[in-house]
Parts: sequence; structure tokens; C-alpha cells
Amino acid sequence: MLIGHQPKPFLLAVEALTVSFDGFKAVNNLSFYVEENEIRVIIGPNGAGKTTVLDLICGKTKATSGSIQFRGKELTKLKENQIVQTGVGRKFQTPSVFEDLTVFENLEISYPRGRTVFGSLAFQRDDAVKQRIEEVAEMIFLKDRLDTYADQLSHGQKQWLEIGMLLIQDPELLMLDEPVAGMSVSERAKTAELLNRIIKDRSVLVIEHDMKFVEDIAHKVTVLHQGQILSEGTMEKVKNDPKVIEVYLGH
Ligand SMILES: Nc1ncnc2c1ncn2[C@@H]1O[C@H](COP(=O)(O)OP(=O)(O)OP(=O)(O)O)[C@@H](O)[C@H]1O
Repeated sequence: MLIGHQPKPFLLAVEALTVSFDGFKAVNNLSFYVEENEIRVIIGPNGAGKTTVLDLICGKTKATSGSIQFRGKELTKLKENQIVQTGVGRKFQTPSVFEDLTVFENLEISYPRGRTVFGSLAFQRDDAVKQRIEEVAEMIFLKDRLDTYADQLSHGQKQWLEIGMLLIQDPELLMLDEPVAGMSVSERAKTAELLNRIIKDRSVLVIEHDMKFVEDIAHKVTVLHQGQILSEGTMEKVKNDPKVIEVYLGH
């Protein structure tokens, strides 16, 4: 018997998850498990149910049946804001930064405010906030752009800023829908570097179509097709799976 060897608990366990829209099962009896510090990428053809899976996890869409356990909490029973509080952050496809605010201000308004703090404590808090903003800005390659208005940033920088606005809340699971869409080659490489850096403290669940980027980041790939898993495993395994080549990669 192996003493002291404990299997790692899953951060996220999705089991038998189903959602029907007027009888059409967009997600159909889906089960998958994400470990701590893992980057999981979901790929699959248009309409496979990828975005719907993220909608179900963040509570935007309610499941018809099945379970989503995050750190032992059942998310299907919680409202969207409660799910955010358990530590799940979601970034949508289009950046939704505040264009008329600076990078600093965008990060500042995303900082999770504690309860009311008075007097000298407020000063300490402001200092802590500033330090955290600088840390996050460095992580998202915008440390030199703190005073730049967001409307002056490139599309890629806006995407990073939005990731930063989530990171400042320190989620344990970060979900990203096509984070490198519209980015230049060098921005894609930097985004891969960013994701590889931030999983030290969390897991990341990404939907992506760019196979080069998927190869750069994925620890494991889940291929969805018609709301179900077509294949799952390392990128090497799924890209050589004849079923995946037939319905997705071959096109
Ligand atoms: N709220 C809804 N009501 C009805 N049908 C929906 C709803 N949301 C999604 N669908 C349908 O569910 C299916 C899965 O959609 P989803 O957006 O999850 O796919 P996807 O894999 O993310 O596709 P894409 O790569 O094109 O973004 C599609 O057929 C879509 O039309």
C-alpha cells in the first residue's frame, strides 16, 4: 500500500450535465474533470456546445439535469453572482473593458472591495490595492500603460486587460472564450506565456479554435461534438484520433 499518496481532488467535476433548448440537447450527458493548476482546452466544430458549457458553469444558463461540483460546492444550485464568489471568473469573447477609463482605473474598479473601511485603514487598503494593480499589470504586459486610456490599447492589449480584471479577483477557475481571436502572432505567444504563468495559483478552462495556440497551452484537450465528448486527452492523442480528424480537424 502506498502510504501518504493521496489522489489530487478535482477542482471542477462536471457530471452527466444536460441542457435542452425546446427539446434540443445542446449539452448531452457530459462529464469531464479539471484538476488544480490545469489548463484545459475545449475544442470542437461550430455548434458543438462549447460556449453553452461555459454558460452552464458560470450560471448564465441553467442545467436541465446533471451536476457541476466546484471545490465540493454544487454550482447548478447557485446564482451567477454566488458562483463568482465561489471563485469562478468568466471572460466573454468580446473585450468589455471601460474604454474611457485608464488601465489602472479598469483594474481598480475590478478589485474586490472589502467591507467599509474607515480612517487610516483606508490608506492601507489603497496601498494594498495599488500594489495588487501593479502586480497584475505586470502579469498582463501593461505595467508601462497604467495611465493609458483603454480606447488607446490594441485589441490584444484590451483582451489582456480584461483577463487582468478577472485576475485581480483571484479566481480559482478562470474561463476564457477564444482569448486569442483577432490577436497578432506575437500577442498569441505572449498570451500563452500569460496563461502558463497564472495557473500556478489556479486552473484555466479555454475554448479555442487556433490549434497552434492549443498546442502551446493545453495540458489536456476535450473535443466536443453535438454536446458530447468525441475525444479527450493530450493534444497529441486527440489530433491523431480519426474521429476528431473526421468531424473537426480535417476541415
Ligand atoms: N439559449 C439558447 N437557445 C436555443 N438554442 C441555443 C441556445 N444557446 C445555444 N443554443 C444552441 O446550442 C448549440 C450549441 O451552441 P454553442 O454556442 O454552445 O456552440 P459552440 O460550440 O460554442 O459553437 P461556436 O464554435 O460556433 O461558438 C447550437 O446549436 C446553438 O444554436
